[in-house]
Amino acid sequence: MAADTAKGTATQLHPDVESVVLSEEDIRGIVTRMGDEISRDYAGRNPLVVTVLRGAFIFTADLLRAIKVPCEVDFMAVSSYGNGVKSSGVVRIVKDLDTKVQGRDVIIAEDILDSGLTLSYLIKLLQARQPNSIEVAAFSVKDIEGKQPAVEPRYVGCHVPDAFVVGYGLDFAERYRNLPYVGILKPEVYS
Ligand SMILES: O=P(O)(O)OC[C@H]1O[C@H](OP(=O)(O)OP(=O)(O)O)[C@H](O)[C@@H]1O
Ligand code: HPA
Repeated sequence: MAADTAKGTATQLHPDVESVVLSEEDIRGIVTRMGDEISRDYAGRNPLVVTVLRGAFIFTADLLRAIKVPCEVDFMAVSSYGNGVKSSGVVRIVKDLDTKVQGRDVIIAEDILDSGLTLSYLIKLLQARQPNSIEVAAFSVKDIEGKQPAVEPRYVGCHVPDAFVVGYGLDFAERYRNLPYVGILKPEVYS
């Protein structure tokens, strides 16, 4: 089955993927819109885009090219999921920023907001470094019934269903990050 037939270039669906949530074309539209919103809001400000590795690296690479105002980027690596599909409940900093955050307009770029644990932790951590402002650009937010997200991102790309999704940077056990679309992983792959 094809994951994306836009422009007639069909991408083969990975056999471990149950269904496609966002095609390559959907993703392009989402990131362009987010870039436009950020460009409008940050005109004349030179924001520092903080990427949360590893998952957000592909989203950030696209987002930066969609931002039309001067901006900088730095990388932080944190981990909360270990190798599984459930948050460990503990966020670990694996790599800190090299850039000083004090006085900067920070935009945290995240691939997915699920439990919100990672973003809540990061916002607190970066807030303590006294930025001028701090906002979140989340490519995707997982809709969990009966649960309000712990963090309200200023920029939201899309909402994804309450299932384990992979692709466009999102992994399971470090696999599937390279899929150009976002899809739901077949439960038998991780159970
Ligand atoms: O809202 P939460 O429940 O905290 O989940 C979101 C976080 O989980 C994933 O990271 P992970 O810890 O798997 O590391 P990775 O980015 O290296 O894949 C994802 O990339 C987000 O950073
Ligand atoms: O659904 C997900 N997929 C991949 N990584 C994740 N981290 C939190 N939720 C997810």
